[in-house]
Amino acid sequence: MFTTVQARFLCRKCLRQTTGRRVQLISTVPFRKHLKDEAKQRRINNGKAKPKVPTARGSANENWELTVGIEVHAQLNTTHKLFSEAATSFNDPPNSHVALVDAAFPGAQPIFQKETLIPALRAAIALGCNVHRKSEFDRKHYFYWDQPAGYQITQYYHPLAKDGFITLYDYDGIAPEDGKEVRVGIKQIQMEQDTAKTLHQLPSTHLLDFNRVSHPLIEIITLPQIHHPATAAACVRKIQAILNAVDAAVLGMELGGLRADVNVSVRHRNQPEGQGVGAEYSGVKGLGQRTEIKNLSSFKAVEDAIKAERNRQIDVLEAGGIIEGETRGWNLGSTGTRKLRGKEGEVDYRYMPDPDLGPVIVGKDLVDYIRRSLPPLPDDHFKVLTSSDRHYNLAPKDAKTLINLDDGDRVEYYKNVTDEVRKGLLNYRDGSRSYAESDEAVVKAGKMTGNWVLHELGGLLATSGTPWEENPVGESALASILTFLSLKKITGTTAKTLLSLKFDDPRPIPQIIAEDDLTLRPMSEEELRGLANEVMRGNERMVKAVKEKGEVGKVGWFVGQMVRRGVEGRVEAREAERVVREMLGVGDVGDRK
Ligand SMILES: Nc1ncnc2c1ncn2[C@@H]1O[C@H](COP(=O)(O)OP(=O)(O)OP(=O)(O)O)[C@@H](O)[C@H]1O
Ligand SMILES: [Mg+2]
Ligand SMILES: [Mg+2]
Repeated sequence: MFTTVQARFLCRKCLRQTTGRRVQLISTVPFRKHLKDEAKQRRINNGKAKPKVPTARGSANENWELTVGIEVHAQLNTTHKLFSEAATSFNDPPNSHVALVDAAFPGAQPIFQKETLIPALRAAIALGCNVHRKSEFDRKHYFYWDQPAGYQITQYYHPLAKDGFITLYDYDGIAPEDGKEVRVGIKQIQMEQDTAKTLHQLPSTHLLDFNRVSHPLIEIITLPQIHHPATAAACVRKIQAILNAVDAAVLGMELGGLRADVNVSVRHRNQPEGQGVGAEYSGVKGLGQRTEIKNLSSFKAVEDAIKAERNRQIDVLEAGGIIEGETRGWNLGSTGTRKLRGKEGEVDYRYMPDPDLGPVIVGKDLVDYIRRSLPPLPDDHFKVLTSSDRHYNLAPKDAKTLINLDDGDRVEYYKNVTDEVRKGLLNYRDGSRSYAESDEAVVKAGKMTGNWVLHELGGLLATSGTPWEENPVGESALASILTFLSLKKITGTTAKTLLSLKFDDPRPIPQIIAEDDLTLRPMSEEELRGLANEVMRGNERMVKAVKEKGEVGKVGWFVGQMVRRGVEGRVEAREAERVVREMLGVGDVGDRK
């Protein structure tokens, strides 16, 4: 059984995967740490000026072109580790899932777990890569306490997949300078093992959790084709969304399931293409010397670290210095990157093919099957939600928000509710009254539902502290409320009341409406005018403001008063507005902007 707090931090897919095993959020969860760090930083900043990451400094930055290439490490959504049958885990008690080979016991042999290939292939195909028929594992040697074998098994000489791309659109949050879209090449995707998790116990103790050792990862390496910090953050965000959509990696950055290294260089714009000091990278020429900032664990950290490093490099170059190829670090809330190790400290990884592991051979039929069965990607969702052909007609901003919420569950809920409302309207018959596709209520069903799912329901969930997983308003309950509203059988106020009632009233919506007598009995013209008159009489100054000064915006205030004073469920806002406008001589409801 999960507690509310636990459930809130676990996506549904992940819950599914860990069913039957106890999942516990202990104090070492990266997300918690992240929140604690942020809170600490806020306390430090309290009263003091916020340490700001220096932003572009006008003309100085305009002379320099920034270039960024990103390495994303994503934990694959598998039940077993890469080379052992030990279970992958998310916050199980430390060191409870460790096979001998994971702990590098002498003589223990790695056995490639074939199932781990499937999510890796899904990711590679979703990112437009060519999957190699044959790939191989190599040893990358370095010594660090989180790496028990003294080397990491990765794919260096023959990676799983190559030559993909990701397209980032303006709605993904790229920098305005990038226009409507940018395409970023993906050099390669390789499979590799994760390291142990270090749990710091200050001042001097490091505890190691080997549960993470050999959790299957993919490393996604982009080409150096990103030129703005916001676009880099958008790129990582979109990679996360794509991996999530195809179930390849379901734990996002906030849960430590995705980490990014960013490589940053700058080049003076006067310097001719092809004459950069940094080595050419995979056919991209004219680059400045790069530095690498390792292990970033939030989108904001990606953006801020790049800005800070860009500014540092420009300062060094403008002061006549040179940029050293080095590895740097970034702490949450800091203002600058810090050097971790320079060129002289760079490790010679002594890559060599792993003699214990055979090649991975992937058949074309498997690739074709995965390609055919891939679920829709975030861009497909976006197109469907914003187009009028599929009836949803959502504004790009609302579509994006729905897609990004609750691990994709909110957008599914939204679509099902909209489909049901539309069906309810199109099947409705009452004497001669029926609805066609072109009727206003049907056309607006998608937008209206979007508004209710995001704002009305979203607002109630937020104020009551209810996580999405415990949303008490089922799809058909909301669809029923919105169908009654569209049919004008209840008012907007009644619809809101019904929605909040559903938080603890098990009765079906039609039953609540019938038993609580909530059906709209529209007021007659005479009753409406009488009510409007009553409101106007006590508020001469407001009447003057509209009539004489033309402050049409105040019409809404009159409508609000009428709804409040009228018998609950009897005043239709739209009708009330029509009457107020007529009486005050300020045009039709249709004139509203
Ligand atoms: N001059 C440059 N400016 C900005 N980015 C660069 C530049 N040169 C290379 N890059 C980026 O650096 C990254 C290099 O990643 P890659 O995994 O190939 O090597 P690495 O960083 O040397 O190895 P490791 O995996 O051990 O960190 C790529 O994302 C690439 O686009
Ligand atoms: Mg790399
Ligand atoms: Mg790197």
